[in-house]
Amino acid sequence: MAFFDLRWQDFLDILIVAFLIYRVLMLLVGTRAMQLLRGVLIIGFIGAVANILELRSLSWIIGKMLGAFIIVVPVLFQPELRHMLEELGKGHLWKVGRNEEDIDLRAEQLSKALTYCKSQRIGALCVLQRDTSLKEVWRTAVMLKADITEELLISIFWPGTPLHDGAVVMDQQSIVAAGCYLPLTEKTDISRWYGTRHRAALGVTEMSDAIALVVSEERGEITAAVAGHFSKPLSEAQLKKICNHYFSFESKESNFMDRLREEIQQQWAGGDKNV
Ligand SMILES: Nc1ncnc2c1ncn2[C@@H]1O[C@H](COP(=O)(O)OP(=O)(O)OP(=O)(O)O)[C@@H](O)[C@H]1O
Repeated sequence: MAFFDLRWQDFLDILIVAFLIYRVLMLLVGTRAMQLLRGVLIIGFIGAVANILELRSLSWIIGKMLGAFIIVVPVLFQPELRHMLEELGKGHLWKVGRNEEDIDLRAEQLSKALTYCKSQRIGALCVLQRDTSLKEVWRTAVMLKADITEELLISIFWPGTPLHDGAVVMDQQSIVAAGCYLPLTEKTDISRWYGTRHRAALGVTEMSDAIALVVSEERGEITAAVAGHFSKPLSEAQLKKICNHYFSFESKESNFMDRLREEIQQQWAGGDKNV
């Protein structure tokens, strides 16, 4: 078919299909199904090469294998498919913006965890990564890439556990790493009451645009550090507001293409290893 034979309906068709692929990929990013996609792409690539080289038996086997995926995929990925259908039912597949429920949930989990640490006088330091990558900080720490939950954060900071020393670094989607060693501030004009936890919080916000939330074990208060400066002790409502603001902030890191690229790099690097 020549290019000029294309009807306006064909353009509409292509646009709709591209949009559907984009939304489905968006739902898949960060799930187990991405590993399957990697497998299918590798098999498809081998199949294409076999076709070009006219390796008939190999292309026949690969053709059959890809056909079998139609039956295998719904069985293996029943939970993911159910989630996708639920999202479709809630209308999230059509929304171009991010999921507000997720943003609220993460903000609530983080603020609840820090409030609990405060009430129990458990020292904690959470660094909320923004556009400046903190790879240098977390690459030598313990990688987690875990969902942001109150229980996990409390367990990390619980005194005596292997990860309680050091900082937690998170991004808008997950707890990236724990037990991170941060650079200390060089400032000399800060209160002598501030020990190394607070100095580390100032240090990381001087070298990046991150936000650091500190729970003081001695004073039982929560403060936020931004650009090398501390806030006054935060109330629960103020803490929630900061968390909400952070998770709803449209940073470069939350950009879908960046997330997809990161996911693909991770998949090709062999899973959850340090990059
Ligand atoms: N460079 C660092 N990076 C990350 N965390 C650090 C660093 N240095 C110290 N910490 C954390 O701070 C803890 C020590 O806190 P310290 O009592 O010295 O600080 P502080 O500012 O007085 O805090 P608090 O008010 O909670 O006592 C360490 O156990 C460790 O968890």
